[in-house]
Amino acid sequence: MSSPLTEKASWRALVAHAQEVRGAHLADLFAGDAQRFVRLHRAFDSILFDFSKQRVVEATLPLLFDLAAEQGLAERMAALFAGAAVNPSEGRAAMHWALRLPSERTCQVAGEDINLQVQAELQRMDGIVQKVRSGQWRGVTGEVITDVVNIGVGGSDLGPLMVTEALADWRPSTASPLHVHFASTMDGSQVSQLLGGLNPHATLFIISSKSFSTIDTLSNAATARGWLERELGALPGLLDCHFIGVSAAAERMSEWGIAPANQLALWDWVGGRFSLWSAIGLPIALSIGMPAFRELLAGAHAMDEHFRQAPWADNLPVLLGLIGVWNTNMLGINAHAVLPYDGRLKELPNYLEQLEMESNGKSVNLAGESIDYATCPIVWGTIGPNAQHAFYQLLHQGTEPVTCDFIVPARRYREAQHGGATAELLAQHELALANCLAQSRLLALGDGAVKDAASLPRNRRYRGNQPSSTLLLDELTPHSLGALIALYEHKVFVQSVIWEINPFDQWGVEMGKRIAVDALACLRGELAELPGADASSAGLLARILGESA
Ligand SMILES: O=P(O)(O)OC[C@H]1O[C@H](O)[C@H](O)[C@@H](O)[C@@H]1O
Repeated sequence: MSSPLTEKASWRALVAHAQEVRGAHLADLFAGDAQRFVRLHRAFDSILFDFSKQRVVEATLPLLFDLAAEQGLAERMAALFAGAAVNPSEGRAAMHWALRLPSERTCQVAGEDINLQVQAELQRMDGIVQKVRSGQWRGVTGEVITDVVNIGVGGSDLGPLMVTEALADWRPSTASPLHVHFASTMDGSQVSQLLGGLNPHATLFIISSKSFSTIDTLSNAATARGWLERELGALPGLLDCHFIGVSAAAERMSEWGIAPANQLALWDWVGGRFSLWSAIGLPIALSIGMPAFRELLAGAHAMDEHFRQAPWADNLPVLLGLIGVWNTNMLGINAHAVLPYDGRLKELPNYLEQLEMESNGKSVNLAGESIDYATCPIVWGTIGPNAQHAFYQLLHQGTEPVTCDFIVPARRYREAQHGGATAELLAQHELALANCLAQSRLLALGDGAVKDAASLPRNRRYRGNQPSSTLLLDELTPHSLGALIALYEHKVFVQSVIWEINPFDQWGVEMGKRIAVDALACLRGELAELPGADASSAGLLARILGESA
């Protein structure tokens, strides 16, 4: 049996190496090496990955590659792309990469060409998109659909929402634009607010749920259905005209009342947080059209191929993943901020929170043993320029070490996308770029390079040495966004291999759902007492029910 991770030779070599590097300041590393950026950045497709502001030196990467080799990264990648059951706790493959294969490719898994199924579903999706976008899809009273509401949560919400917002510039210009909305919250606040402003005759709902059993989604769907029935009457054909279902559970969709013609499928080998490339991406395709959706897939596929083929020293997902491991396990940094300097990527941090933390927020390894090393850091973020006015204080002067990913497109507001970029908007983009560069520089170097800073009182000084990466996109396009998302997906996989955990399950979200059933029964008077309740929960429940605690 192989030794535990922290006793492996490559791990111990990294620990020893980290002892040497810990004391080094990024300002000195830059001062001592004029070629640092040249050596420590890589580019693929339209993404430049600059990791020269990470606390790594020449010897760090080879040691990380040794660790990756000892952990069997090459073999695990081969298993992922062979459709093996890389999610053993659920006995499933994880083949999100197959969702973005070019149509002509075959993908044989267990004697079946998976890509035939994928392409057939994309065709069906295309048909629906054309029908809705062209105005042929009508509400039950004959009105053209003007609004689509995606009802879903987690992976059935965050990815589609993030991409739909990020690519809003790619909405084809039409006389009557289609408005795409999202409702996810269990408490009904989003759906109730939306319904108040929508025309029931012209609204189409997508019920998006891989399992079709998520209570949040089913309760929002029930609210939407009740609203339509009250507003339009229980007309025959109401459900057929106003509801589409996307799920891996066809039977449950049928039971709910969704006709087979309105059902789009995904498969159990697509994890929820990896599913935006499937029919779960329908709201994206409705918003930007199918050709742009296919460009998104093509960008992701390009990254898949890069991940499979590029040597590790040039491989963006491998580098991003291993540098994360370096920061977490060797430098002891357990917080990671995602900071897009582009308002269109506002939802990216939320999306990555699920992708990274639901995948790698684990403390039991694949062998079922508790582990004694850190795994996924706490990931959070928001639009960088706004965060400058909110939590950058902590990044610059707090007591916690934090790593950051700065994400920014080099070019924006080109004529084609905006019917005329104004000088003002171009200037605003320059402002965002300048701030992105300034912040990562100050975080890395501290105030040493700033004139007269040394004479400032201590509370106005910046110590620097906070590591960051910058992901510079040529432009934010469907293609580059697809590649960027796939880059993070594979980063998560690389890290899971090092940490010996299963990134494709999420057992930590199950028990809370289960015990909420009892609390609900108490609230509804169906259960007198919360089984095994602690004093806090019982007291809160009593207060809600108006009883004296
Ligand atoms: O798509 P669904 O089956 O409705 O699941 C929606 C979400 O809920 C679950 O609780 C999981 O934590 C997520 O991974 C999933 O994306």
